[in-house]
This record gives sequence, structure tokens and C-alpha cells, in this order.
Amino acid sequence: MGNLIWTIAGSDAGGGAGIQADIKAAQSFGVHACSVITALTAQNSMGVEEINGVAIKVIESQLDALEQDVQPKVIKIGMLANEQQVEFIANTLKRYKTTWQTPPVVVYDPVAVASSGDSLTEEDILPAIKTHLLPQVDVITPNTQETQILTGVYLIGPSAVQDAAKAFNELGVPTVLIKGGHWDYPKGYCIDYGAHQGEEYWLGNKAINTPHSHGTGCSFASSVAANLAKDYPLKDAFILAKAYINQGLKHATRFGQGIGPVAHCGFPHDINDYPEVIEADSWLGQELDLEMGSEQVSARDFAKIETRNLGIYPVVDSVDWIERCLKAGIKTIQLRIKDSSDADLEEKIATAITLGKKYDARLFINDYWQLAIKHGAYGIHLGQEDISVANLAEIKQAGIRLGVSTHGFYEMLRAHNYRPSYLAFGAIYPTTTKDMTGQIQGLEKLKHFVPLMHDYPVVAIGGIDLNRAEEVAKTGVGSIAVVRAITEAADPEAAIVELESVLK
Ligand SMILES: Cc1ncc(COP(=O)(O)OP(=O)(O)O)c(N)n1
Ligand SMILES: Cc1ncsc1CCOP(=O)(O)O
Ligand SMILES: [Mg+2]
Repeated sequence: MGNLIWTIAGSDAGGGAGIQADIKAAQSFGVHACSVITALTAQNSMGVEEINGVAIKVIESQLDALEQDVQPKVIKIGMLANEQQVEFIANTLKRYKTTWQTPPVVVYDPVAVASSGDSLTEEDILPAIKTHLLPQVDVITPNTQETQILTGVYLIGPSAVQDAAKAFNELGVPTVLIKGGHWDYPKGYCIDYGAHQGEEYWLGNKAINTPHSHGTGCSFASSVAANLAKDYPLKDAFILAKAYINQGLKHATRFGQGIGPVAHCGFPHDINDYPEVIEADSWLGQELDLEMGSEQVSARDFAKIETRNLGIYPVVDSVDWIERCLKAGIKTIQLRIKDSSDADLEEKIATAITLGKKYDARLFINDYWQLAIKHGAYGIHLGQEDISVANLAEIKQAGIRLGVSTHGFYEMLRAHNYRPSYLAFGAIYPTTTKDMTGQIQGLEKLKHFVPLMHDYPVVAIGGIDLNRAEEVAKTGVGSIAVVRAITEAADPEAAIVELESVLK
């Protein structure tokens, strides 16, 4: 069931962490949280006074009541008070994973110590966590201290962080998100590390200087859980969780006499709250010793486009279509030829560029950036894989605009590193034009993407036809790229007029 998670965690009487934080974080992302309470902690902003673990039969009855009603896609685990609870939850998760039609994804925040420094367990539960619980966990979100305690790896540098993630893999957890809030490497920065399905992600930003950080761990893990429940890919859930915490730390205030709680302010809509996707060619990448791809020649700040509203943007595969659309008044267009063995490729590209100039239009060449530079194109459109291998410095030096494809929040921020001329976002809907399996973004993500990236011209692409154009236009997007809505229209010229009128 989407848009719903279970959180199995402790109650914080102070209202800043535990179940209370979990519910607020999930709610901020539009996700409902069912709550199974493992302990009633007596704590306030100054410390933990009592833990009060809940009896197993009471935990069991909460779980049974929920199981009879709703089976979530994601279960978030937080504080477990004693060894008995760890074993019981581990066995229960094992049963869910083997008997439910869709096994739940388990996100575990290994809460052992509160931000006040006080222990949050009644006894030493470490051996039970390692033996019983971790093999049932899919995603773990430890901080520096929890990583060191659980793996025995001391985080002295980036390679130690990678080693710790591998140690978690060996303990049975496939996906690891290590939070660097207390790591302070490089000095003054907060770097988080993710390892998932053979991919690695480093996210970073300047540390936010506030003492009021109570509940960040719970809120981070619940944000990850909520966004996974929405079927967002792990890397997007990771980005959103970090942006959510940054936003919350910036707005955090004190309520009592001690450490105040992280604030819960809804979906993070300010790009300044988002971390940098750290790549090898950046200053942070060098500090972390990340390896540069051998072919990569990077650059940023590409030529600007004179407007943010690129209008209806046909993406077509022939010179004939280019000419037909330009004659019909189109001002932004792309030549997308996917057959690189086409004998007349260069001639087609050169002719399309000449036509673009004749009709005073913004003509982008997809993929063939060398030919586009050679023939003086207005712009080049590249995919995420292409920006790792294309010579971006040459494109920039030629003064040619660069459009970049993005599929989700992680790729959005990766593209933002290069400050391209526009950002494309898609596929918004399923399409038969290109295999976009697992990359359908939907309208809700576009609604967030447009205000976040308001400094760029934004192009929505994928499965958009006349019927859908209106809801897409309502997101405020300045351009809609289409293939079939024009090339398969009974009357392409009329389709162009109708699409343009919806976007205006
Ligand atoms: C406007 C626009 N947006 C996205 C794409 C897709 O480009 P890319 O990711 O390079 O994939 P291919 O088009 O090469 O299959 C696009 N072409 N135009
Ligand atoms: C090239 C491309 N990139 C993302 S979706 C897409 C195809 C869009 O085609 P259509 O408008 O026919 O769905
Ligand atoms: Mg391409």
C-alpha cells in the first residue's frame, strides 16, 4: 500500500524524536504513518530519565491489529529497548518477509544514544541487533557513532566510510546510508554517504550551526521510509531526507531549557536546503579523493537561453519534421537521431542547424555534440550518462547552450552541478517512444521540480499529449517536449497550434 508506512519506535515525551518525529516527517512528505510503540521514554530537552520498554505482548497486539488491516510497503524501525524486543521484532520481520505477498522494505535507524548523550536501551542489545535484526534490514541509517559501534570501523576518512558500509553488507544489510552529522570531514561540512546496489552516493553541504538537532536521526530515517513508500528510488529518498533535515535544522528552535527539536516544515522547497551531489571534479570530490572518469572533461555555467519559456518543444528524427515544425511556428526544437550508423548523419545535422538559423529558432542536437559544435548548433541536449563522457569544456567554449535530461531529484542536483542552459524532467507519463521503465516521474514530482529549479528553463517530457498538456502546464513549467503528440497527430500543424495555446 502506497503513501503509508509503519513506524516501530519509542515515544519521546518531549515530542522531538521517536514516534512523534516519525509521524511528522512522514506527514511532511504526504505519507501516513501507523505507529507501534516499543517504549515510553520519560525524556525532555535535557536528557532521558526513564526508558520503560513496552511488554512484548503489547507490541505484538499493536502489530497484529495493523497487519489485519494494512500491509505497508515500508516499515521503519527505531528504538528497541531490550534484547527481547530485538529478537521479537527480528522474528516478526522475518515472517512478514516470507509470508506477505509483497515483502516490506525495512528501514532501520539504529537508535542507541539520544542527542543528549544518554543511552536509550535498557541493556546491551548490540549482539542481538547484529545477530538477529540486521539480517532482516534492507536500509540502515546510522550516524558516525552508531556506525563505529556496530561495525567496529573507525571513520577516519572516506575509505573507512566505504569499509564500514561493506561491513554492514557483511552483517546482512544491503543498503547503507551513513550520516556524517558528527563526522566533520572536511572541517565545517556535513557529508553523507550512500551505498546501494553497487552504486555510491556522496552528498554534502556546509554544516548547519545549531544546537537544536534533537530528532534528526528519526526524522531522516522516516523521510527515507516515506519516500521509498512513494516508490521513489533510493537515491531520491536519500536526497529528500537530507534536504528535509537541513531545512529542519535551519528552522529549529528551543522549546525547553536544553536541546530543541529539528523543525518539521513540509516538503523542502528551497534549493538552498538541498545538498550537493559530490562528484570527483568538485572541491569536495577532491577532498574525498573520488576517482574521476578517464574521459570526463568538466565545465559549468553554460550559455544562457534568452527566455525561461521554451514553449512547445518537438523532438523529431528527421530534417523533414524539423522544417515542417519550424514552418508551423515552433521556436524550440530538437533533432534526435538514434541510429548512429546513419550514412547521412552529418549532412542531416548540418541541414537542421541551417534550418534552425533560417527560422530563428532554438535548435538542439541530441547526442552528437562534436557534430553540433562543428556546425555551430544553437544547443546540444545530453543525457545523464553523456555528461560523464562528453567534453563539456569544449561545448561551453563554443558558446553552445546545453540541455540536460534528469529523472528524479538526485539527477536534478547532479545536473545542477554543471549549471546547464535548461533542465528536462521526465518521463512524466508512460511513453511508447522510449523505454523509460522505472523512470516515470508523475505529475507530483514535476510540481515540486518546477519551483525548486525556478532559475532554469524547465522542460517536461514523456507521454504528454493534448489531453494531458493542461495539467502539465498548470505546474508552471515553461516548456513541454513531445514526440508522438505531433508526429502521430492526424494534423500536426493543428496539434502544434492547440498545444501552444494550452501552454500559453
Ligand atoms: C527535451 C528532452 N528531454 C529529454 C530527452 C532525453 O534525452 P536523453 O536522456 O539523452 O535520451 P535520448 O533522447 O538520447 O534517448 C530529450 N531527448 N529531449
Ligand atoms: C526522448 C524521451 N526522453 C524521455 S521520454 C522521451 C520520449 C517522449 O516521447 P513522447 O512524447 O512520444 O511520449
Ligand atoms: Mg541523448
